[in-house]
Amino acid sequence: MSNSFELTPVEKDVTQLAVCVRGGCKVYGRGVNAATVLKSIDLNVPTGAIYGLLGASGCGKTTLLSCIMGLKNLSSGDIWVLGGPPSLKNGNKIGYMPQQISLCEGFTIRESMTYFGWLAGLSSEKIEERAHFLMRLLDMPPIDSTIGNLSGGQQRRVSFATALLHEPELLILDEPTVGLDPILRESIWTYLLELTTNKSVTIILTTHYIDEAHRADVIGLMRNGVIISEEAPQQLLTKFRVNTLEEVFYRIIITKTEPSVTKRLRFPQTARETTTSNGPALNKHVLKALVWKNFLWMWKNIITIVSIFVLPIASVFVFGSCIGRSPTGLTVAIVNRETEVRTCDLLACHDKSLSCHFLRYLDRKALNLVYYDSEDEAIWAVRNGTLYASIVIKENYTESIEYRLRNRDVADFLIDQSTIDVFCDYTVKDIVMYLKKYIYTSFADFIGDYLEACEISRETVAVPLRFNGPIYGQSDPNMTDFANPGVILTLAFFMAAALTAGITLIERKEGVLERTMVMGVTNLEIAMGHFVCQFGLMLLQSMTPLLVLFYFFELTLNGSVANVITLTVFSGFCGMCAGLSISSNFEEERTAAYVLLGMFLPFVLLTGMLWPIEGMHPFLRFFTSFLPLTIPAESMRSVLQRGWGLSRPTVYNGLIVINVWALIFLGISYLGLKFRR
Ligand SMILES: Nc1ncnc2c1ncn2[C@@H]1O[C@H](COP(=O)(O)OP(=O)(O)OP(=O)(O)O)[C@@H](O)[C@H]1O
Repeated sequence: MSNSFELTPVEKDVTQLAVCVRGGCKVYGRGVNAATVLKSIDLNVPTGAIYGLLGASGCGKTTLLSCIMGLKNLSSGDIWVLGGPPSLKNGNKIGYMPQQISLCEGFTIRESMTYFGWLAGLSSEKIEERAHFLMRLLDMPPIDSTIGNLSGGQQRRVSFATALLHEPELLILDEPTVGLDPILRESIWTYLLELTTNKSVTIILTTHYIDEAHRADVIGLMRNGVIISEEAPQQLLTKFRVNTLEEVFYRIIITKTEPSVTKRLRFPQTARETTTSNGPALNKHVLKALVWKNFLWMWKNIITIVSIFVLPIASVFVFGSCIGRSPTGLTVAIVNRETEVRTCDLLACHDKSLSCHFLRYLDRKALNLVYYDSEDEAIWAVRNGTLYASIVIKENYTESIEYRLRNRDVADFLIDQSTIDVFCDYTVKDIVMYLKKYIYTSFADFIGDYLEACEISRETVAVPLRFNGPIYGQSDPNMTDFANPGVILTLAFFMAAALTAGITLIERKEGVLERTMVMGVTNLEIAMGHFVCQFGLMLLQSMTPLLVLFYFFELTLNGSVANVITLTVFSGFCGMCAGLSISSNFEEERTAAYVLLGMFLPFVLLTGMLWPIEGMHPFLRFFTSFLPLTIPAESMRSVLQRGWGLSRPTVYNGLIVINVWALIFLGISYLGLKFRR
């Protein structure tokens, strides 16, 4: 045991300490929820020393370590780490072992080591060499074992080895020996002492095993967010006139005996400014490690990834099969008082049973005709909910319609006799609309054919209005073509958002994100790593619904495929940014899922996917045009149906809106990440 370290007097140059904190305060939350966890902390960690941070559970040790590593910012006060302000750019110099395992559980030890080794800039050979050395030292299981299958103690050893892998200058170990057997604890302590003695590594560790704290060079005793004493173990024993550190701990932490408090010192501002690190914004070996790790993670979670991939295809199949098709097999009651004849062949002029022919036209495909003897029975069947409509034809139908067609002056009685009565259940609007249209067009066809059989132009009885061929779209527009642009963009957006939010939240929850950041990886690099991997996946995710719609549901496409793909891909990209902003601002996967679900329905309703925005309340109409997918959906409709290109404002406005939203989401992510620290 080496207790040769004299605590550096606080007045001494702070740059001679490996870590130094002055007046460090950390407040979590705001307003009434604010909780001050660190209260004007002063900490001095001499270079090459083992600093044992002791304190009751919840006194703020982990928070202090996070601030030292730059994972969290102090609310006020100063920190000095390895000659500069705490910066995640110190990553290569710091090795961190968190309390949790914080490794990808699906990875093998070798894969995990490769990832963290590459992050630190080590070559694959060096990683292999270090991994084997540490495996022997820590008596670890075989290198190709999956981390998730190891015992708790084995996992902690892997976690410890990961922190040591790149031979850092400063080791920060949060309860490194928890759950390890005494022999292993002993070998770890021997190695830590060797590191400080031979390699001048500085070690800060927290522990609840007071018996092992006596091997530290300095013990910092922490109570309620304050370091109340910093002494070498022997000095503590002398000062308190006790024989064991347990007694010291008991007196200071439990009975709250006040020791002398260290003086405060402010850092010279200039020193802080001059040491700010200026590494490249995107580091090649870091990006390689991140992209490799993300692809490996996806491969290991292939079922999740496939389900995310299959989901949009399934959604499009369900949508295409359920929405927009004409109803078939509608049952309608028929009361034909004119004739009981139910089969009639060719329609001829002066036919004696025109009602039979009309019913033949009705019977073509959509309607299932059920004959009733009385009008009351037929209407009762509609009232009963058994049928959608009943059609009643009067006794003298043929005679009266003939007369009505050929004469101008027609008595009311004949008008009534020649009019077919329809009684409908109006509950289901679309069915009624469809029935009305179907009965109307069947009648128009029937009467037109009849007139032509009598060599009279069918136009004579038509409403004198001519709807010419469509300028855009189809003469018989359908709901599918109307809704598809919104469906394509919404699917691309939400699937990408769910994928990005899901993967990044899992990464954070496993603790891998925090550990990655301690290795000096920037938010930008992390975002780029995800972007590269998920962009490919997002492309597939967005393209497959398009292919399904084109090949199985004959999606109308009058414009350029490239423009359709561009709009879809940008919508997916915007979704990725939205996913990132959700995962940056919410901790829990559950909350992220609620947020996404909460966004989904308003998006579907407000983008004009199901109902034209022209039919919305004027305020909503104004508001909805600012949403990410409303204008892009209109752009997509214009490309698909009008065949417009990117030179049209309606089309390029969609691209502008979607990209502005992507930037907004990125801004929200940035603020979320900044605020979290
Ligand atoms: N993100 C956070 N938001 C709000 N409060 C937090 C947050 N993180 C920690 N705290 C609170 O800060 C206090 C100190 O937590 P910290 O994890 O630093 O304690 P600790 O001394 O490391 O405890 P232990 O020895 O049990 O690990 C606790 O009361 C904890 O609930």
